[in-house]
Amino acid sequence: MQEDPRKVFLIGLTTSQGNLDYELEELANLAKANNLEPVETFTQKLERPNPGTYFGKGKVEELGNAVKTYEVDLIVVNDELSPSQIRNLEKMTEATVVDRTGLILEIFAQRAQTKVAKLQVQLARLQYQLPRLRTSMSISLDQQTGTGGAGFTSRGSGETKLEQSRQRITSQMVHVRQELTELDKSEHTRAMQRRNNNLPNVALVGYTNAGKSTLMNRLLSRFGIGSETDESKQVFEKDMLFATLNTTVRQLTLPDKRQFLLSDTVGFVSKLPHNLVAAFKSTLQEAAHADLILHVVDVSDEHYQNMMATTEKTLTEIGITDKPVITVYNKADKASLHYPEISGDHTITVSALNSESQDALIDLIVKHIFKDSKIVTLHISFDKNDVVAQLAAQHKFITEEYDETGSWLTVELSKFERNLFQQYIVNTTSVDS
Ligand SMILES: Nc1nc2c(ncn2[C@@H]2O[C@H](COP(=O)(O)OP(=O)(O)OP(=O)(O)O)[C@@H](O)[C@H]2O)c(=O)[nH]1
Ligand SMILES: [Mg+2]
Repeated sequence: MQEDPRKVFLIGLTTSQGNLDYELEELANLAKANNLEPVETFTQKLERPNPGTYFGKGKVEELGNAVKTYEVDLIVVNDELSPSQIRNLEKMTEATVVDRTGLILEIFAQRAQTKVAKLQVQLARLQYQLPRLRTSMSISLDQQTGTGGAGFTSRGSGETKLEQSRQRITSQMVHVRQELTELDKSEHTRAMQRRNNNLPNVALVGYTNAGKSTLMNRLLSRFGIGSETDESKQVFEKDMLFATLNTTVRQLTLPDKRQFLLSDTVGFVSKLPHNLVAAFKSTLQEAAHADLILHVVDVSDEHYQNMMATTEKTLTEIGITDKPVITVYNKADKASLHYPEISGDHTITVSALNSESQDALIDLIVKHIFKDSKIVTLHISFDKNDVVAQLAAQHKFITEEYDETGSWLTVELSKFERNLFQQYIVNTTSVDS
């Protein structure tokens, strides 16, 4: 059973660059995801954080007084703090201080299900903890299994144990990295095999809770192959932050037999910790190799434009800059917008739950990934029946005729396939789509 939420303060700086309202709302959601209940918010207008104490002196005193009055013993900070800022703030307010990075790392730690995700989170946490052993953020190393949230309760390690702890963390980091490298190798092999299939690769990306996994599941239940339409093969979807922490790739087959791969992956949030982005780099590789990105947006959220900017920024950070993107405005049902609605080649408004929306999205995807398709006529002699079988497995023939010299087939082929079957092609016409 879940305990009662613990009361916390949120604190943040108003700068000319940031958008504090949005960031604080996001921070409140991150706190709630950690079973914390924000009771009061403190903000200060400062261009840069005070290097020693984050807030200025007067504001820190005010905060310290409020800690006593409200009997709150945990303060959540909207930015990543230096170890000394955390220490000073803790000393001056007599409360435990958690920064945004620490909070996000905790949520990831609680959500991680697969072995790879657990190791990735563990690595990011260890990297984060190493310089922070003298703050409350240092979680008892015995709890450092990467399985559950440690919950910001334990005080920092004593001075005498400090060096010991440092060494343990360092050696754990080495160990986790080794394990990840091993697992990465086998995943890399699988990814290469998938790429060798030469099916187009489409990746769902976007802010956390936008509906990526829901879209994946709805498309899978209609176009998945064989057992992939089974519920057991569905990915986890839920109304919570960071429901998905791993990457899933599935093959979809359309009624005309054309196929492509669809991947679902971890969602984004502002100021996603660098350690975490680095640790999840291999998870995000699938998007890096995509032929087409579907940027899923929860258009029913009043901050959806900020969320889009956050996603775009994160994509740039992980080096995904020059891919074709379709923006999928999702949850149109909740936003009372008309759906499905396509505007131009790169924008569609949908409800993931609605089958017309799914069809419209599929049409738009097809338009992008098969855009270099052409209708060709092939002539294949009878001793090459395996080639006919190979084509038949992935295509619906537009016409097929047989005479004493072999088969005459007209079929729509991608550029890659036209190269592959070049020797059989007798005639090519372009397709308008
Ligand atoms: N009303 C409505 N709800 C939706 C729609 N699409 C998704 N949802 C709900 O939104 C919540 C989040 O959906 P997910 O698919 O888990 O979101 P996600 O983008 O995979 O989130 P993360 O894995 O956390 O990044 C779930 O409760 C879904 O049922 C939609 O089109 N309309
Ligand atoms: Mg998801």
